[in-house]
Amino acid sequence: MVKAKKFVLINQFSGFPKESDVEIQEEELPEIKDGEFLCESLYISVDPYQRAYPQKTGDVIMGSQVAKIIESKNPEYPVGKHVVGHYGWKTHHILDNSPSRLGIPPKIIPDDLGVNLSHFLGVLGLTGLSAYFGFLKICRPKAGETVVISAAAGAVGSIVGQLAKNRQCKALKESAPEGVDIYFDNVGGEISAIVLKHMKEYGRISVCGSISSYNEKEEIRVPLVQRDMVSKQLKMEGFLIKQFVDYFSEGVYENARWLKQGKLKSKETITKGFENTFQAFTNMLRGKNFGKALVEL
Ligand SMILES: NC(=O)C1=CN([C@@H]2O[C@H](COP(=O)(O)OP(=O)(O)OC[C@H]3O[C@@H](n4cnc5c(N)ncnc54)[C@H](OP(=O)(O)O)[C@@H]3O)[C@@H](O)[C@H]2O)C=CC1
Ligand SMILES: CCCCCC(=O)/C=C/[C@@H]1[C@@H](C/C=C\CCCC(=O)O)[C@@H](O)C[C@H]1O
Repeated sequence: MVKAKKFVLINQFSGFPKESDVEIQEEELPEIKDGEFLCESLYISVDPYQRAYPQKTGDVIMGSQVAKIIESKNPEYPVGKHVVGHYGWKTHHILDNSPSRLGIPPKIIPDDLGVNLSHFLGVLGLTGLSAYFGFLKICRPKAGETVVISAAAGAVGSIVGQLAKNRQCKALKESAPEGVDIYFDNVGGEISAIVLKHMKEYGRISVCGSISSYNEKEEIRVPLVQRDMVSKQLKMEGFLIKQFVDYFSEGVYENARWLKQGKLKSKETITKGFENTFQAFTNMLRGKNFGKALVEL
């Protein structure tokens, strides 16, 4: 019998998340049935959406993990293989091949890729894929263009910056005097309104997130952006990474190829110990991470 530990939301977050909003609970897992497998989390992802997206009190905090299969009654998921899934902050999971909330079943990580397992929550996971699709497919960068990225040192932003340089773009963290062709927006609010003022005609804006608003209790008021949008004929497109789910393997393959060629570098801020997951989460919200914020169990 395995005892799983899990982080459960016991109070709705209000303002900056507090330790008293969550609780570590234990759950005795039943024996696995035919078609199921038991896996042990090795890495857990802490992400801004865990603050932004409404979650129900009593639920396990949502999130992705890389886990090792330790028992199996499903030949497609043999013992010893690793999977990446989206099943919440929990040390052990009993899973089968049903899809997670992202609409995909647990994905076996190939043994022969020669990259760290943790990368499947970062550069080869949802954040790296958000950079790949949100920048390359939405912004369609061309050599010589000026790119501005907000939250540029974070998980998504740090990959976008490297992809921009690989495309011979000029990647900047702040607004550029000569004007901006592409704005990759992770932050929203006032900073974004300022960047919009510096956009060139026909500029493109990929809206990935708006972290400046996630911990705010009051609705945020920002300057009018429509004048710039119209007068400079800008294109602004928001996305959720699940939109690209049918093309994930392309993004993983390309990011892995660039990683091996040294054209992409993966930065990770790793916190050790499941019990410290909430701390890792709030550290990330405070901007203490460089690259992807993760927990190693
Ligand atoms: N659309 C999608 O499918 C996805 C969207 N996202 C979004 O992408 C963005 C970046 O996520 P991710 O790369 O995982 O996270 P990061 O690794 O960038 O971590 C969050 C960073 O945001 C910055 N930050 C925190 N609070 C504020 C604030 N009030 N104002 C400005 N900056 C702040 C901090 O960096 P610092 O303060 O040091 O600049 C912090 O390090 C988020 O908005 C997230 O919601 C992420 C994944 C998928
Ligand atoms: C609701 C605020 C989302 C902010 C953008 C963001 O960080 C997205 C991250 C996605 C995350 C989205 C989670 C909930 C979205 C609601 C739609 C749904 O799926 O029911 C998840 O899709 C993986 C992250 O990359």
